[in-house]
Amino acid sequence: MIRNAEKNILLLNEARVQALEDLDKILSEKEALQTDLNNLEMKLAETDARIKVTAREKIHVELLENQLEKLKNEMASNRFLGEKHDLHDNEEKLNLDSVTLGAKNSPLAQELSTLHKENMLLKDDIQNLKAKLDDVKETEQRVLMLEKERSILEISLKELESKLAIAQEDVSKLSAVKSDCKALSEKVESLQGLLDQATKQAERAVTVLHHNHELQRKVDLLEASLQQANADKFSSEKALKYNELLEQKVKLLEERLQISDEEINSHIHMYQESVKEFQDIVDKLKEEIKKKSLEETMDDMPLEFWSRLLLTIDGLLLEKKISLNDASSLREMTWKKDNLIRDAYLACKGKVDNENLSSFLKLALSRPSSGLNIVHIAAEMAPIAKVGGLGDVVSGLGKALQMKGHLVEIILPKYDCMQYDRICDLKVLDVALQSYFDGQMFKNQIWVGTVEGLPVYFIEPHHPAKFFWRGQVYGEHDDFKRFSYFSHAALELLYQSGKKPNIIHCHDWHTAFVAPLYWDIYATRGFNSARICFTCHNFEYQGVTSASELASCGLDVHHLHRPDRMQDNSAHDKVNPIKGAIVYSNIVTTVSPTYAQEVRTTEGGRGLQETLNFHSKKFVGILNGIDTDAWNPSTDTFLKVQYSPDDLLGKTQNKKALRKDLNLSTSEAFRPLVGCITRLVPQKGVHLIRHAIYRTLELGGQFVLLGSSPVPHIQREFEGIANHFQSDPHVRLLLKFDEALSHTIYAATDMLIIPSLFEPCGLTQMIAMRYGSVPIVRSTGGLNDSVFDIDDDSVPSQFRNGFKFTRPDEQGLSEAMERAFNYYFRSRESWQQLVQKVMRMDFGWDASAAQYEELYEKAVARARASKNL
Ligand SMILES: Nc1ncnc2c1ncn2[C@@H]1O[C@H](COP(=O)(O)OP(=O)(O)O)[C@@H](O)[C@H]1O
Repeated sequence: MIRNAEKNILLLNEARVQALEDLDKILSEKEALQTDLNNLEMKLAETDARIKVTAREKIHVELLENQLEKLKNEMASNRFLGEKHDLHDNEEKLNLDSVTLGAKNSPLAQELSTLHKENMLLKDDIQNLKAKLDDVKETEQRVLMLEKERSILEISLKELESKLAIAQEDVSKLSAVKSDCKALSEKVESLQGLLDQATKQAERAVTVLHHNHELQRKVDLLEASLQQANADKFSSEKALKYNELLEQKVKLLEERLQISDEEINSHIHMYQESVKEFQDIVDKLKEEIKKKSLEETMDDMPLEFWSRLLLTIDGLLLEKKISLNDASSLREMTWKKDNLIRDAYLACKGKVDNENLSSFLKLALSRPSSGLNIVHIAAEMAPIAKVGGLGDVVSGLGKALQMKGHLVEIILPKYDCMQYDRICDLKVLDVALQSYFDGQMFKNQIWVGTVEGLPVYFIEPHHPAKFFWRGQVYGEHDDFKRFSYFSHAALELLYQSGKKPNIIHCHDWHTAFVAPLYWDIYATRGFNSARICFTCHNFEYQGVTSASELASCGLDVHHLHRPDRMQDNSAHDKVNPIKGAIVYSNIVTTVSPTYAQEVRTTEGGRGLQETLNFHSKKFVGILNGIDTDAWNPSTDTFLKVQYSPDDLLGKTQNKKALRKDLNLSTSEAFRPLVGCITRLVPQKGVHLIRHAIYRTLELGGQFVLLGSSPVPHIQREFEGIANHFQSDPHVRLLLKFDEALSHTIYAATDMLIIPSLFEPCGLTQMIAMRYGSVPIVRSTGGLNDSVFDIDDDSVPSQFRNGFKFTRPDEQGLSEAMERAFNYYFRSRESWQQLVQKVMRMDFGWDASAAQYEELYEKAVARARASKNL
C-alpha cells in the first residue's frame, strides 16, 4: 500500500512536472506569438498611416479632377460664346485658350496618370494589409485558443496538486501506519530474541539429556559389572577392592545424574516460562492488532464520505427509487458508520445507480442507535453563506455534534450568492418538491451537497419572485415572505422525505416560523417525532410585520395573532416571529449566559422580556464556541507565516507583512497594532470605535479597521475617516467584508478592540485570542463571559485574558486602552506570556455542544416519557 502510494506520488509528480513543462512551452509560444502580434500591430499602425496619406492624396486627385472638369466646362462655354462674337476675336481667344489649356493639360494629365498609378499601388497595398490583418486575427484566435488550453492545463495542474495533497495526506497516514508496523516488528524482533534464547536453552537441555542418557548407560554397564563382580566377590580380594571402587564411582555418577536432572528441570522450567511469556506477548499483540483494526474500520473513512452516502440514500428515497423502510435502515447504518454499508458503497465504486442498486439494498439492516438525528434549518452557514456569527454557529455546532456521534443535517435556501466552490458534490435531485405559499402550490428544486463534512439540503423555490436570486442573503424588502416561504418548504422537505428527526433546530427570526408551523400544521399530520429548539442570536432583529403577512406561509392569523402567541408586545397590529418561536419551541436558547440575563430586563429585552420571563424554564444561555479548525494560526493558509504559542516569530512576521501591505509605517517593529473587525452598526459602539482610532494614535499605536455598514450614514461617516487617514502612516480603514483579510488582521494585531453597547456572544474576541491578539472589550453579553480582566483579582489568574470596561463611553474605553498599552510597553516578556496564555485557551465547540446535547436529550426523553404515559 505504501509502495503503491509512493508510486502514485511519483506518477503525480511526473505528471506535474510534465504539466509544468507543457505550461512553460505554451508560455514561450505565447510570448513568441505576442512578439509576432506586436510586430503585426506595428505594421498595422504603419499601414493605417499610409492609408491616411493615400486618402489625403485621393482627395488631392479629386480636387485636380474637379479643376479639370471646370476647365473643360469653360472650354465648352467658350465654344458657345464664339457663335455670338466676332469670329476673329473668337479664334484668337480660342487659340489663346487652347494654348493655355494645352499648356495646363499635358502636365495635369501626367500628374493624373501617376496619381492613378499610385492609387492602384495603394489599393494593392490595402489589399495586402487586409490579408495581413486577417492573419493577425487568425493569430489572435490562436492565442486565445492557447490561452484557453493554458487555463485548462492550469486547472488540471490544480487538480493534480490537490490529488498530490491527498496522496501526501495518505502518505502521512501510511507513515503513521509504517511507524506502528515498525514498533510491532521491533516487538516481534525482541520476541524472536527471546525465542532464540529459549531455543538455545532447550537445545542445551537436550544435550544435557543426551549426556545423562550416556551416563545412565554407563551406570547400567557398571551395575552389570557390579553384579558380575559380586558374583566373583569371594573369588578374589582384588575383585573386592575393585567392587568398592566401582560402588564409589556409581555413587558419584548417581550424584552427578541428580545434579544434571535438576539442571535439566530448571532449563525445562525456564524454557516453559519463556514460551509462556512469548505466548502472552503474542496474545497481547493479537489483541492490539484486533483493537487497531476495529478502530481503523471506525475511523478509516472521512466524515465527508458518510455525509455523501447519506445524501445518496436520501436522494434515492426522494426520487422514489427505494422504499421508506429501506431508506431508514440504510440511513441508520450510515449514521452508525457501519462497515457493511461502507464496503457495499465502495464495491459499487462510490455510485449507487440503477444497476447496482439491488445489491446495495441487500445490506439493509436495522439496529438501534444511540445518537440523535438533529436537523438545523437556518438562513446562514459558514463558509458558504455567512453574514455574521449565525453562520459560524450552524457549521461549528453542527460539526461538534456530528463528532459526538449524532446525525446532523442542515437545510438552507439555495442562494445565488453562495460560495459554491466550498460545496462538495453539489447535485440536483430528480424530484420536484411542492410547497404551499399564498394559496398556491409551488415547485422547489432540491439540491444536496456536503459543506465542511456536513450533509446539506438546498431549497431552490420556483417562485416568480425569485426569492433567493437577489445577490445577497438579507436586506430585501420582502425578507418576511422569502424566509416564511423557506421555513415552510424546509418542513415540507422533511415531511415528504419521511424522516423522523429527534430535534429540529431553527435560528433567528428568519426560520422562527418553523416552530408554529411544526406544531400547528405538521404535528397534526402525524409528523411529530421531533422536538423544536430555537436559538436567538440577537434579539435586536425580530422580523415584526403586519399580522396579515403571516397567512402566506399557511399559518392561521386569527389563531396566532394573540397576546399569548405571536402578537407583538408593542405594536399590537403586528406579529413577531421571535415571540412565536419562544412560545412554540420546546427549548429556547440564546448565545451566552450574560446575554440571557440581559434580555430578561426592560433595558435589554427589546420588548420580549415579559415573554422570556414567562417561558424562563425553557430559556437558557449557552456561550458559542469557534471552529478551531477554521481558525487555527498553525494551519491557516491565509497567513503569510503560520505560527503557534510555542513559536511566536510567525506572528511578528505577519505583523510586518500586514503593515507593509497596508502601507503603514514599519519603522518601529514594537509599536502596538490595534485591530477592529466588525459590522459597523450601532450595536458595535461605532462612536467608541471612532474614539479608539484617535486614542490609539495618542498612545503611540497603529490602528486597522476592517468593517462595512448596512447603515448609509455610518458608512459615509467612516468613508470620511478613511479618506482623512488615507495616507497616514499609522491608521488604515478598510470598509468592506473580506474573509481572507480578517484572518491576516487577527494574526498581525497585538490587540483587538470590541466596544459593543450590547453583544449577544461575539466571536471576534475568541478568534482574536486564538491568534494571540489580546481583546479590549466592553463587559456585556458574551464578551463578559469570555474575557476576564487582567487586573480583576476576583478571577483566578489563569482565566484572566484581556482588558474590560463597563461604562459605554469614551472615558471607560480610554481607561481600558491605557491599561492595555501600559501592560504592552512595561515588559515584552510579560506581554509575550499573555499572548501565549490567551492562544492556549480553549474556545472550541466541545463544551458548548455538550450543553446543547444535554438539552436535546432531556427534551427527547420528556417526549418519550409523555408518549408512554
Ligand atoms: N468586514 C468583515 N470582513 C470579514 N469578516 C468579518 C467582517 N466583519 C465581521 N466579520 C466576521 O464575522 C463574524 C462576526 O461575528 P460576531 O462577533 O458574532 O458578530 P455579529 O454576528 O454580530 O456580526 C466573525 O467571524 C468576524 O471575523
